Amino acid sequence: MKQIAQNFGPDPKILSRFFEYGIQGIRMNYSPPCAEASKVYGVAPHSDAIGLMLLLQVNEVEGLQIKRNKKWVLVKPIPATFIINIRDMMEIMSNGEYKSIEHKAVDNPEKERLSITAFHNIKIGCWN
Ligand SMILES: O=C(O)CCC(=O)C(=O)O
Ligand SMILES: [Fe+2]
Repeated sequence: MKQIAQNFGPDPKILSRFFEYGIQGIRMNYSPPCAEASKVYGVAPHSDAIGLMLLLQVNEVEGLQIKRNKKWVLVKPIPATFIINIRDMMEIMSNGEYKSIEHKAVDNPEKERLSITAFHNIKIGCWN
């Protein structure tokens, strides 16, 4: 976060201050094999809200897609590799310099899929 803050402008402390002692969380997404995979979502299209998101496609089953130039593009899993996702608030705070990407996860007809996301938010009350 500090490295990103350095690209933000004259005072990187402004961004860092929001995230110091912020709330951290983890989400696990599990999709069993789904015969009707093309008709349902594993994770519906969305962008993530605040801060940064680290995403691990745990069992390396394809599913994550990002929207690029109005088309969905597959993000191939790379073993033991985190995807760093910029979230909406980072886009706003950087005046659009960093982009929050719309993404989704599709199910697989034959394999189960597991992803873990770790995110951190601003600290409660930092706007006071
Ligand atoms: O399962 C995935 O690859 C995406 C998960 C996701 O976007 C989320 O948890 O916010
Ligand atoms: Fe997400």
